[in-house]
Amino acid sequence: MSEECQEDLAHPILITGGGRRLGLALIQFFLDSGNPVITTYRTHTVVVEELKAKGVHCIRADFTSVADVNHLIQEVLGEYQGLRAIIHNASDWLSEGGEMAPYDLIQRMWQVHVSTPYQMNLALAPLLQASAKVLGKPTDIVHITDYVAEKGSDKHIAYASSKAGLANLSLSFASQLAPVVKVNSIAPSLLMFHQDDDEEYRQKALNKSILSVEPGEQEGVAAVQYVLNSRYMTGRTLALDGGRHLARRG
Ligand SMILES: NC(=O)C1=CN([C@@H]2O[C@H](COP(=O)(O)OP(=O)(O)OC[C@H]3O[C@@H](n4cnc5c(N)ncnc54)[C@H](OP(=O)(O)O)[C@@H]3O)[C@@H](O)[C@H]2O)C=CC1
Ligand SMILES: Nc1nc2c(c(=O)[nH]1)N=C([C@H](O)[C@@H](O)CO)CN2
Repeated sequence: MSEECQEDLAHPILITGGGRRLGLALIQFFLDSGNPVITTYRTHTVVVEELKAKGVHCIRADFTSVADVNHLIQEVLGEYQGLRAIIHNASDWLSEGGEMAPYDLIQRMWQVHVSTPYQMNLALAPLLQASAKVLGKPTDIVHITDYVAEKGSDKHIAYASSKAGLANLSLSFASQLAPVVKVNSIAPSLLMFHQDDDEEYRQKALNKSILSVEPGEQEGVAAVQYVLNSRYMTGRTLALDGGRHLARRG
């Protein structure tokens, strides 16, 4: 095992929402890199059992539950002395127009995308600071936001507002934790479709950017890798949007 890898052995990477898609791809990348991984899941699936079998510390937590979030934080504080990084990936992509009342929808969006990352950052910052001291380099907080944090959304208004709140956390925590901990956002526009997305929806989404491709979850993995390897980026957003900001509205 390389010296770098041995250094990271006592410094796990905490990824929220690791049960599928980007979160799961991030876990696999860090496991392949020799990093110990902690993850959270809301839904118990066979994937969670497979992750446990690979040695991933899987903690069940629904971020709409105060008790679950408190338990998550206490379990990490109780079992670890350091953290190499926290990657806030967990997200609930809910739109207006469903059965949920507006008050409940905006509460839920802010609980999942802002309140939980905020509480976790405050409580777990000492572990990130401890690992930075041992490793002799900054540790990281990464907030996975969304292109719509800057632009708003027609059908996901509450979701977009909460992702803007999440992006703002990067500014405050970057300032507060520098130079020992870097804090950045990664803002995808489109990473991957859902299996049930029909052709019309897919084409409409692809046409929103000028590169017009579905990059896949590895685009997100590569972005996280860049941010963690950077020695000179904090309080910033890495946009993964295919040039959507340059698209001409038809
Ligand atoms: N996919 C894309 O094209 C884009 C993605 N993004 C962002 O990238 C990130 C990853 O996207 P993607 O992989 O598609 O995300 P998914 O929606 O597929 O998965 C998100 C994860 O968050 C977890 N989660 C959802 N609600 C809660 C909750 N209440 N409490 C705890 N965990 C919860 C889910 O847990 P479980 O499965 O256990 O229920 C799931 O594993 C997200 O932050 C997303 O907003 C931004 C723009 C585009
Ligand atoms: N938590 C999630 N957030 C988002 C998702 C998703 O699947 N889960 N998907 C998108 C889409 O890519 C959208 O941007 C275009 O289809 C946005 N956020």
